Amino acid sequence: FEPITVGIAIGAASALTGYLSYKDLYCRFAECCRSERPLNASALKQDLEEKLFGQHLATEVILKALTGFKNNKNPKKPLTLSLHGWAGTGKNFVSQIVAENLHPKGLKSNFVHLFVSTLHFPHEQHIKLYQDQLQRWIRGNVSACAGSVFIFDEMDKLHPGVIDAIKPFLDYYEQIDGVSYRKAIFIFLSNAGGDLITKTALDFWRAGRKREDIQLKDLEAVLSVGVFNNKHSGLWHSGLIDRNLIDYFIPFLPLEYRHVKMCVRAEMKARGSAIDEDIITRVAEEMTFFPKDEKIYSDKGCKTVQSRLDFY
Ligand SMILES: Nc1ncnc2c1ncn2[C@@H]1O[C@H](COP(=O)(O)OP(=O)(O)OP(=O)(O)O)[C@@H](O)[C@H]1O
Repeated sequence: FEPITVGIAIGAASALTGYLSYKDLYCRFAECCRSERPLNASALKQDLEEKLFGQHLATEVILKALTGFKNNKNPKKPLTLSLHGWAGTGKNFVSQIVAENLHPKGLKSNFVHLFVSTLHFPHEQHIKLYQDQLQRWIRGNVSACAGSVFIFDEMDKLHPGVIDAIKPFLDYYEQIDGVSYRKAIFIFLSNAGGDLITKTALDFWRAGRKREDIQLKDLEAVLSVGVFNNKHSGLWHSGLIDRNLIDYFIPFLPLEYRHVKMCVRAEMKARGSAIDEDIITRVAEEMTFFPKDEKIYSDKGCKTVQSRLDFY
């Protein structure tokens, strides 16, 4: 070997390792966008199976959708998930789990953005302004981190039309003005369709069939049509549904008495309290259940469980 070539090679190698370790070091202290980092599917599976109660469909679909999307080096469009169900059934909770599995800081990450309709887009007369702001915000953030996650809560309270402003970003374009949106993830949360989901769950219950036998096909089509035709869904006559830009409609089933008890137990565990079955039963019995005759489903899901537990 020629001494000069060896010198150059060593110099280049040390510069490279120096750079890599500098980057690693930097990322230890500051949050780095690592869109290419593979998803730890078994960690996500474990999180969903251990923490999310009574939602076999959501668990299965979210796991499949995210693993497929993250394993694909060249997705043709961003991933869009639309989560539907009654209050307190776990939609925000799941979004938090998903966010944490994609970016370790979860909802606190600079790459995870939560919009709440009533907070961020409250006035009907400013729709045009919201559309502009939303487009600018998404463009800026996806340019900074391709794997950005955007969560839209309370979609059912969003004025129809606002969300259509992001339609171009969700479509199959390779790039728009030099930015590719294909690695981003959009999650919409909504109560719209909750009544349809409950009806299906109730039909199964009344027919003596198991909750776990409800399949996605029993609900997905009903849900997308129902949401499209519901003036108060945030997706009323939306181009997102029209153009098939929503990849998955994910139903959240209403929670039963046994699930509420599981939530109380989990909350006690999280607080480091001793598990007291008597208190668990008392908290669960304080919740109200519907329909009037059968009293099967909690009308607030697991919401308010935490505050009720404070009484004991
Ligand atoms: N299926 C569930 N499994 C475990 N915990 C749950 C579940 N559903 C709700 N919880 C608990 O109840 C809390 C409130 O639920 P969450 O905010 O996810 O409801 P939501 O479906 O988003 O309701 P809303 O439509 O009113 O926003 C969660 O933080 C979680 O602790």
